[in-house]
Amino acid sequence: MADAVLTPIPADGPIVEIRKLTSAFDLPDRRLVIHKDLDLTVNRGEVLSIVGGSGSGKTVLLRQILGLERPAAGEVRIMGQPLHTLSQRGASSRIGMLFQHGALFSAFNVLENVAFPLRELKTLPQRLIDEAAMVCLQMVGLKPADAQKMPSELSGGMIKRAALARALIMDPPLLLLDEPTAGLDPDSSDAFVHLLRSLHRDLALTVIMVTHDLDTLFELSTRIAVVADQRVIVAGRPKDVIAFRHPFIEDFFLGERGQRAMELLREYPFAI
Ligand SMILES: Nc1ncnc2c1ncn2[C@@H]1O[C@H](COP(=O)(O)OP(=O)(O)OP(=O)(O)O)[C@@H](O)[C@H]1O
Repeated sequence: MADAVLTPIPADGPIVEIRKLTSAFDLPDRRLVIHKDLDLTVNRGEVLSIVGGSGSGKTVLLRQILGLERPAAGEVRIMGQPLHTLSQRGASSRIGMLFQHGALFSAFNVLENVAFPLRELKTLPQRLIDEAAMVCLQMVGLKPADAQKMPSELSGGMIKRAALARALIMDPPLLLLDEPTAGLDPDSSDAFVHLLRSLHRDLALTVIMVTHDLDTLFELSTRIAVVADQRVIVAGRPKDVIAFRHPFIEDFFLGERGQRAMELLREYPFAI
């Protein structure tokens, strides 16, 4: 099987290309179709946010990009290569994922959690792996003393940071974030958004994020894709997406939350 360790990552071209994707689950009594003929292209350096109603298939879409779900039809290409031809090792060197609740291993301390993907490669000595994990911890704003803590001893913000360090340890060009600020208090949420913004810039990352939070959405996104009616109905700059007529968009951006959305549009000139 082709492997990104052996197959160089191309320097240009889209990071993700999804063509005519169908996602479906076979339930005991019926087939549940989540996406039908969904198309999406994500370009290098973007922060693309995916929004959509509850159950519209945003997380399933992230899981498709990560290779955790198999398309019923259609294709997902990551940096030019069909996802199904990438080995697990190839995929993990290209994509880092921050799961909604961090998904840290509760029996491992922070350092062991962060080091886990690198240790799984079984190619580097433990000393180098630990050093790389310490660098990642520092990059996400955790202290050396936090390395020995267990996940149960961490605050919500620290869990997200440790999980982010784990997502970054393989130095992937693409980072997926599922509700990165969910469950954080406003100060921790602001600090985490600030961290994500610096890492996006400093590491030249491409980011795909699912979020319901308007502040996170407007502070980070260069483009927004809306999932509704089993496909991406519009993808574009925030002001273009808000102008697109669809019941979900009217409800999400122009309902009670609309005033805040408009304030944020004014506050973040890149979005206009
Ligand atoms: N493994 C699975 N088996 C069966 N159905 C599933 C599976 N995973 C997801 N689904 C269904 O797919 C649909 C989309 O789920 P998904 O988690 O992607 O929604 P979402 O847009 O992320 O929603 P939310 O905003 O509420 O988190 C839901 O109806 C969910 O129940």
